[in-house]
Order: sequence, then structure tokens, then C-alpha cells
Amino acid sequence: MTTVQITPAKLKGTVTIPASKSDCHRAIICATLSMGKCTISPITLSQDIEATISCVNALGAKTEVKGDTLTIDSSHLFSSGRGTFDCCESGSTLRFLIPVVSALGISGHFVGKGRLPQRPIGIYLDLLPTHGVECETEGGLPLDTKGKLQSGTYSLPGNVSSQFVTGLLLALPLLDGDSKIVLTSPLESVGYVNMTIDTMKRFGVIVEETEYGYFVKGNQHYTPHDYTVQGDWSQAAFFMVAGAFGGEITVKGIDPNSTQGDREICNLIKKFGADIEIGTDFVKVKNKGDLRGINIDASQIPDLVPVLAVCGSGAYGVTKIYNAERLRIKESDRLKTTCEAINNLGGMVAEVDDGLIVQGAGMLNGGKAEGCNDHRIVMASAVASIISRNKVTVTDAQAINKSYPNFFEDFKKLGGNVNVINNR
Ligand SMILES: O=C(O)C1=C[C@@H](OP(=O)(O)O)[C@@H](O)[C@H](O)C1
Ligand SMILES: C=C(OP(=O)(O)O)C(=O)O
Repeated sequence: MTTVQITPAKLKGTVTIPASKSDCHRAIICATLSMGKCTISPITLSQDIEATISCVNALGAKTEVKGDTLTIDSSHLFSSGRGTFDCCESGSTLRFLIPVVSALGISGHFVGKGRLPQRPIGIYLDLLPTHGVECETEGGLPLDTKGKLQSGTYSLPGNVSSQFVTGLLLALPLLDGDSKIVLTSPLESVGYVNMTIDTMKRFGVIVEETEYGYFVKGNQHYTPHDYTVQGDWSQAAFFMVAGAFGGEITVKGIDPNSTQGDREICNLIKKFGADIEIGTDFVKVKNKGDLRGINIDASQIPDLVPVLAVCGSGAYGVTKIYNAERLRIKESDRLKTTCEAINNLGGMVAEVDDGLIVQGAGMLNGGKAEGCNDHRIVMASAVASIISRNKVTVTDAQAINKSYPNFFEDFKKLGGNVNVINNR
């Protein structure tokens, strides 16, 4: 458990954002399914990416990391037997791999830690047994799967987690027959599914978008491909909000034309009233006076919510964040933990069923924010220090390792004053 204390200071300068975790998960899985040799770079070795690498090793892939390049040789992938898949705390790893493992005809023993064993997988527990795969679980993890996934029609709601859609999309092209994914309610986090389709396309696998959802032709083959990973817009958002609070921050290494839905942070920061310049691979954010509260539909951008609530606290007036129910099933109940973290720093945030109502007063007092073992709560709390009058203590700071191990290094490079006060 690491606790840090941050002395308030405006951040200023240039930061290069790490490789996208979401893009990297997908590339690792597609490369593994290509049954050949691929490189993936640049990669950021976060705990979630390490979980996906360890799971593809359990499928028989040989992986090697040199510098920021991951090489995957999957020419001897298993096509039967049983494997243990430790997904650690990564929802993406778990939900992407359950159908993939089953499509390969491998029996899976899926385990995880932290909040992952409780995060929902019920959609698969309903769908897999009717498509050839037995599931044994007392609700969440551990989960045991047995049998080979069959093609057919997969009907599921679009508002629980897009990760179920991604998992099915990755797996269904490997099956003998054609399949349909039928969405019974509108798809949220659609940018993540677009990212999946885009990555699959680069590995030679095609998905058709239809009026009911997606049509996936069977008997397709992933072809080996050397893959370049995009920069991570979800992580860029923390430093972009820091830029909106004063100083001037240039965030490098991100593609403004990316399929990542979280690039929406550019429009939101503008609406809050900050100045933003978008270049070919960078975004520069600076403050041009008081920020003003805005209304935010979070249905497509769940990972931005904690830092947007912090941005709302540094603005004047009300910021209303809605359509964010899904945040309750992340690494923490993020509506509750965001609300508590900001209120403990003297903010005024109210939790409602589907979101947050933030009364922005331009500043916070400072104090102690609980990180709740949630990387995005820790990073958002660190950004909150910039608008605090007094020091900010953040617990569970080690949680950044889930997605952005160098977060505090980058924070310090921009002038942040961070001290570790407890590390055990
Ligand atoms: O597919 C992905 O890479 C992700 C999808 C999103 O989840 P939901 O679709 O469950 O909102 C997002 O919150 C998560 O961090 C990453
Ligand atoms: C929710 C997240 O990831 P996952 O669902 O993959 O655990 C996240 O990175 O914020």
C-alpha cells in the first residue's frame, strides 16, 4: 500500500502518453490468434497488459518483451486441453478471453483478484451454455469452462459492458459457421467495439455492422501483422484536465483520428472553457479564464468520469454527469468512490443512480482522498491536488500500476510535487 502526499502546484510542460491499454489488449489477442509471429509496439507493461500476456502464454503463445516491443509467436497454439487464466484485476482480459478460449476448444479455469471476481460475467453464463460451452461457477470467479463454442445467434444487452461484445467479436470468426450478435438494447462504450473491429481488420478479419448488431462470418483467419499501438486517450485526459487548470500542457503521442471514444475529452475540455490546440500527434491545453460547469452524457466515455468530476469541481457552477450506471461495476463503484474522494477534499459532489452532480466552486480545500485500489480514482485525486488550497494525500497510489505505472513520474516531470509517505 502506497500513500502519497501532493503539495498543490500547477503543472506545465510536455508529456508523452503511454500506449493504449485497450488497443494493446486487442492486438495481443489478435496476434495470438494469427498462429504466426508478430511484434506489437510500443507497449506499456501495466498490470492489466501483463495479465493478458500471461493468459496468451497459457494458450501456448511464446512471448518476449525487449524494450517497448512485445514479440508473440503463436505458431504452436494449443487447440485442446485445459488452461488456467489468471486475469488479475483486468475486466478486459477476462471478458475478451472467455469466448476466445472456448472458441479454441480449450477448457478454461479463470481466476482473478481485487474486485474482478465480483464484476459481472452473467451474460456469458447465459450465452455460453446454449452455444456448446459448460460453465461452472458460484456466480463470478473462479469460473470453469468446458467445450467448444458453436456459431449461431448471440443476443445480449448493449448497456452492461461492451467488453462482452468485444469478446464475442474476437472469438466468433474462428468458428465453423456464421454468427450474429444481436443487441437487445443500445450499445454503450461503442468506441471500444469500433476499436476491436479496427484491430481485427488489421489482422485480416472482417466484421459487418448491421441494423441488429454485428454479422460475423465463420472460418476466418487472423493473419500475422506487426502492430503499432496507439497512444492512450483515457490517460491523456488526466493531463489535459491538469492543463485546463492552468499552466500549459502539451500531451504527445495521441492520434486525433483514433477510434478511441475517449478522444471526446477534447470537446469536453473546450466546453468547460479551456483553450485547446489539436495537432497531428499532440494536444495542447491551457486555461483561458474561469471554467464553467457542463452537462456530460457518459454512456460512451465511462473511463473519463472520475477526472471529469474533478474538472467540474475546478469549474464554477453545476456539472451534471449522467448515463454512467456502469461505473458501479469497475475496479470500484466509481460513482461512489469519485464522489467520496472529491468530497473528502472539500468538494460538493452528489451521487445519483446514474451519475454525479458536481457543484463546482473553482477550488478544493485539500485533505485525504481514498484511492480505493482504483487507478482512475488515484489519478483523478492527484489531478484534484492542482486546484486544492492545501496538501492532498492519496491512498492506494500503487493502483496506478494497473494501467499507467509511470503516472507519478510524468506528474513530477510536469512540476508536480509528490512525496511517498507510506510504502508497505
Ligand atoms: O473494451 C475496453 O477496452 C474497455 C471498455 C470499457 O468498458 P465497458 O464497456 O464495460 O464500459 C472501459 O470502461 C474499459 O476500461 C476498457
Ligand atoms: C475499467 C477498466 O478496465 P477493465 O474493465 O479492463 O478492468 C479501466 O481501465 O478503467
